[in-house]
Amino acid sequence: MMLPIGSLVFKWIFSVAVLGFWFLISFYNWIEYCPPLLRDPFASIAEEYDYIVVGAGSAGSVVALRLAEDANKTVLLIEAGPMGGRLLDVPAFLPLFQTSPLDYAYETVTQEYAMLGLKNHICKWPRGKLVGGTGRFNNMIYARGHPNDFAEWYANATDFDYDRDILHYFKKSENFIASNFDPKYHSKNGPLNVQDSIFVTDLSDNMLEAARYFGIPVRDLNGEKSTGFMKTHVNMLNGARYSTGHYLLDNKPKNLELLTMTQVEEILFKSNFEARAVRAVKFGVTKKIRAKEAVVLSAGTVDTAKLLMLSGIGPKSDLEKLGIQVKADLAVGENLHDHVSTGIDLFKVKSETLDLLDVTAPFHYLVKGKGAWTTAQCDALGAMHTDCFRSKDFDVCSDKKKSPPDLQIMALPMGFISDNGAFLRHIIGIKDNIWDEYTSNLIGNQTITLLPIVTKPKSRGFIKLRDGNPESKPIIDPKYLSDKEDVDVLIRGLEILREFIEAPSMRKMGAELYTKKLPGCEQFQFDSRSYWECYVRHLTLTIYHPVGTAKMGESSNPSTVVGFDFKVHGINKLFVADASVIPTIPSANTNAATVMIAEKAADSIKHITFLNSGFSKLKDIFFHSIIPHTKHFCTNIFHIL
Ligand SMILES: Cc1cc2nc3c(=O)[nH]c(=O)nc-3n(C[C@H](O)[C@H](O)[C@H](O)COP(=O)(O)OP(=O)(O)OC[C@H]3O[C@@H](n4cnc5c(N)ncnc54)[C@H](O)[C@@H]3O)c2cc1C
Repeated sequence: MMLPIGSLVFKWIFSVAVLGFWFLISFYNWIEYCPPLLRDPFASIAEEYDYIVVGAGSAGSVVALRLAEDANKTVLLIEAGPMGGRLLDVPAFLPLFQTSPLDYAYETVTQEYAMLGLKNHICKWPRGKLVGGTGRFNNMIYARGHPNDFAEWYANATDFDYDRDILHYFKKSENFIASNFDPKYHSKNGPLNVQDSIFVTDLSDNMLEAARYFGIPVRDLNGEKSTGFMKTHVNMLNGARYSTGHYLLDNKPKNLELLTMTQVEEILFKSNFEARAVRAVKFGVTKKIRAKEAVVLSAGTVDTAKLLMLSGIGPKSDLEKLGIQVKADLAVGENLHDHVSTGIDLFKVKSETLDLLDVTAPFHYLVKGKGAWTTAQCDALGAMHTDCFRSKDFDVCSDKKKSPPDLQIMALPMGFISDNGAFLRHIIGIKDNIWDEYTSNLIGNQTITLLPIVTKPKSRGFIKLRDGNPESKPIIDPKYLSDKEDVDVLIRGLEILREFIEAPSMRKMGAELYTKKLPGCEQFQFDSRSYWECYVRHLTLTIYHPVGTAKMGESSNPSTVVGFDFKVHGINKLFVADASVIPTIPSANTNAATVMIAEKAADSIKHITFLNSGFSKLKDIFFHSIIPHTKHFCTNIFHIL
């Protein structure tokens, strides 16, 4: 049942809902937001822990839990945001998070080659500031990527083994909720719940049918083969979001202390080469907390880079300009890259799409954990090598490829117009003239968004400190579409999608291309290559997957920051475990790979700490036993002589 579409009424209702939502989330966290009046906010915190993990996001929640598996070790997990309430877990409320107090609300600098249709050519970068991090307010899509994605990371390693080095950790991190699955690729008992989407529109079946029509297999892309199409896998439990942060809150052991609403401002060192402590601030009170075995940074692609640089680890010339004492001259903040896309609201359909304003949706959600509010907003997912589309045999063509697929496709049963311009257009920041002249003309129609995504972008940008103040937002320049090859993949993706809508199942939905020219591209002939290049450079979208600012690799490679053991080059006892270490982005959404990395890093950190403790014992034996005895022996000999 639809609410009246009169746009003013709609806007009013929507605005009241947004205000109500903000009020509720603030109210829910009232206690956490409230500074203690008499007590020191660090009253319950010890002076020293074995491990300190910074950031309780997708990766940090897992790293901390795994390190705390040894009951003899103490772990402190420090998170800048609050724990958050269950109201936040309604999947359909995702857009409301953005620009709320739980969002860092980062923005890129003005983009030269992309986002020309967005206000000031700036791209908004939401990042989660709460337990669960960005994994707590993402689209919940679970996609691992292709084995070749990871082989690329270890290109120079002679003994890389996908099953042992990567698949093992994907499985360890997963709790696959399905009655039937292939145990070679899936498993239960990990921290990240994975299941089939529980609410999809007709678009899902129609896209999968269209894929079959073009000879593209429909199968579990997180299984044996990673190219083809599937109904989306999502991170949910009983209809609600379920991130690694949820798992942490539900399973926190006693030896793991979670300190929320606390920002780490600096890592402190012993003799400039060994991480020894962190300086943390909560409600204006500062405390230095020591780590005996290791400090692990899991603050995400933006904040891990920022924290490293604030602590003197980063490009020497940049740090010196800001008066920061350099501890290690490393390429922190470089190699920034992200998945890009285009094509929002480009296809009209005649059949019903997602109706978030169906008045029965709250009832279905609250009573049964089902219905439109459980939507992940992505009904089907595909991945392919573009030149295998329409090949004689899709699998034979894909199997021959040495590289991962270059195109991902997401089918969304919605677009900018889904809320009649009340909210979605603002969180993307579309220019008013584009909205007025182009997009708003679609109101009253049903649209779908078929996103072509550049899985292996070539464009590279950077993150730099604005100044030495921990409160300042960093300078973010992803340089979207600065490499022409990324534009070519987007245009090829749009061509493929236009063929897709010709499939009988898509025709049945009445799918057709929206042919109005985009403002800014009027000078080009519609449907010419130059028109589409102009279109993708104007309506460029991020898929919100920035990675790479603390690149993992051999220390001999000057573009890397951490080794394959996740230790920062040249600094003892300092590790990074989050999306920032990803050297080249996988051809899939980044959360699954980030959690896999967390599992791998936790194993590595435990191992290194164990060896260090063995070394310390050897040192003890040497200094406390062998040396005194040798001294004694020498003294005796001396006396005899
Ligand atoms: C809108 C959106 C939709 C997305 N959809 C998907 C999707 O559907 N599927 C998918 O796979 N990926 C998706 N992603 C991307 C995915 O969620 C991220 O790649 C992943 O969460 C990154 O995890 P992380 O651990 O590196 O960082 P985060 O999860 O961001 O964790 C960092 C944590 O560190 C904390 N922190 C930062 N600085 C400090 C500090 N100085 N002191 C203390 N704490 C600090 C933060 O508050 C945060 O909790 C989406 C992202 C966005 C923004």
